[in-house]
Amino acid sequence: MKKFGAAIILAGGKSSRMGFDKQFLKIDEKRLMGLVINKLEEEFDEIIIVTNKPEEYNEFNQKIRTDIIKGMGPLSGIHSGLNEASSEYAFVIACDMPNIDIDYIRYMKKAIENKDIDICVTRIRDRIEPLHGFYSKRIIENIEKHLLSNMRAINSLITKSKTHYIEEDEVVKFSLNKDIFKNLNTIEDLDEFLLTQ
Ligand SMILES: Nc1nc2c(ncn2[C@@H]2O[C@H](COP(=O)(O)OP(=O)(O)OP(=O)(O)O)[C@@H](O)[C@H]2O)c(=O)[nH]1
Ligand SMILES: [Mg+2]
Repeated sequence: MKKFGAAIILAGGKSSRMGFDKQFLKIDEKRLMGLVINKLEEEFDEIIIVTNKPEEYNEFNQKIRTDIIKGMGPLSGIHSGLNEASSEYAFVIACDMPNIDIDYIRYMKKAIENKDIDICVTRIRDRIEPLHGFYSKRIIENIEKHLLSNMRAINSLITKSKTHYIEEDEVVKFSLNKDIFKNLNTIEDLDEFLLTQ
């Protein structure tokens, strides 16, 4: 099996803070999801979108999937996406992150290519960024156990797994004037983002 190649976009959330479904978010008339896909296609040959509205993706060439274990948040999406992935690791990202930096994703890949780890995420001081990282197919069963015992927190899975952390001093070398991990949760986030464009 290839080590890398798959990327998973999580798009099955409730968008309760935004008030409209974030998977249809538009920036300058363009669908953010489209921009995310185009960016990821520079680096990955398999894009898996895990959505709660598969019928809205008829015109897409990517793999469209739904959660297998439903109602448990982003970890459900990671679970479903990993099941589908045809490489050992899949890169996981949320559908509301406009500042993708392919060079940083490549850096993360390099950091783990010769390691035997389950997960690779960034840690900035005490904050972990779980929705921008690499996850191995070998943790599918662990995720299943987690979800079936009603645990939805990704961070607890991360602390229990063999995780490689990229630390702040490494990530600051990338995207100096953009927050790679910015995600748009509210209308205020969106307005603020548009102002900085
Ligand atoms: N597949 C899948 N993705 C999810 C699920 N819950 C959240 N996500 C995705 O995970 C990412 C981060 O989630 P949030 O920013 O909390 O999004 P959200 O849950 O839609 O929004 P809020 O209701 O405001 O918390 C987004 O890309 C969501 O679409 C889920 O149950 N299944
Ligand atoms: Mg969010």
